[in-house]
Amino acid sequence: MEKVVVALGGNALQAPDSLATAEAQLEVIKTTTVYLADIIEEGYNLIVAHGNGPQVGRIVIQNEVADSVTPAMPFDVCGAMSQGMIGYHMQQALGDELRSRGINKPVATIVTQVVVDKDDDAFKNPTKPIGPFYTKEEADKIAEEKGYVMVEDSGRGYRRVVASPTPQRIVEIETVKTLVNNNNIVITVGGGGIPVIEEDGKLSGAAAVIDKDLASQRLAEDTDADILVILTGVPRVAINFGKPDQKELDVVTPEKMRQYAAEGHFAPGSMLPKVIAAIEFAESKPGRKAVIASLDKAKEALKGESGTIIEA
Ligand SMILES: Nc1ncnc2c1ncn2[C@@H]1O[C@H](COP(=O)(O)OP(=O)(O)O)[C@@H](O)[C@H]1O
Ligand SMILES: NC(=O)OP(=O)(O)O
Repeated sequence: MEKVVVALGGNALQAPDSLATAEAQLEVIKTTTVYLADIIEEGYNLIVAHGNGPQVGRIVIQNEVADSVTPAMPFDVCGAMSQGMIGYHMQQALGDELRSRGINKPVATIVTQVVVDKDDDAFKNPTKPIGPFYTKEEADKIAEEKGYVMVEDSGRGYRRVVASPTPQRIVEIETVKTLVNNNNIVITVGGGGIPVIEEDGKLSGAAAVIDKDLASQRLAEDTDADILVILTGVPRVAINFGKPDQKELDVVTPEKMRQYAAEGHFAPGSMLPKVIAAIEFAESKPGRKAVIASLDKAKEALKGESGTIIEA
């Protein structure tokens, strides 16, 4: 049975800003889990990873606003809350979907810590957008009042950005492997994992958000997966993206993809980490491949009928 790590992006998890209710998010996740159930029904051994940018940003705001009533939780704890919240909805929705298809597989979320380097340069240069979108005026006001770094995010508005250090080690990896090898569907490295710093054999939480695509690559390598599938909002990766001569890519070698990346075809905050994760996974061992595809074409992407395939 081929082992597949699926990394879910924002459109698989969240409703628009105007509909950031629990009910609306559960509806989006219910749709997502239909696609995941299709993959399981095809006979793949599935491991699920996901992002958390919008969700962790909102949890931080909720804690800030309530601080006068009850103490705000620190950033790393908010990351853990986001894993629990998304994992809960996915467990419920995917569990229901599998049962309705007569598939007997337990679904479990692992609260996952991921070790990062305390000296990672990313701590000095925040890049990961979190939380809701703001107008320029709102963003300037927040930056002034709270000292947050606010940046324009892909033409969609302004967002807070936080540090995004490189994932080094998944702390709970042995638990993940044991569950995966015993017929469980595991949801792990949610939001890229809760970033923790290791000193003198002890772990402590860091105020950051790890990129879920890079954490998924680590997860796919550590679990000896055959395929890393990165699901996002576009059917294929393109060169000259958004230009009149845009060209979608179907099958590309890691070397060619590196060349395109060096030529600047992939936006740093969005497509570039996916492409890097895909290249590094495809190069990590002969026979491994990565696919970047849209959520609604997940099953077709695994059959090589959709998405951009990166393989040596
Ligand atoms: N070269 C490219 N090819 C395809 N999409 C690109 C490219 N560069 C930037 N993008 C944008 O990146 C988006 C995916 O990044 P993002 O929305 O951050 O991912 P996620 O689904 O993980 O939240 C696509 O929907 C597309 O708008
Ligand atoms: N942690 C993370 O990569 O989240 P997003 O995919 O929501 O940006």
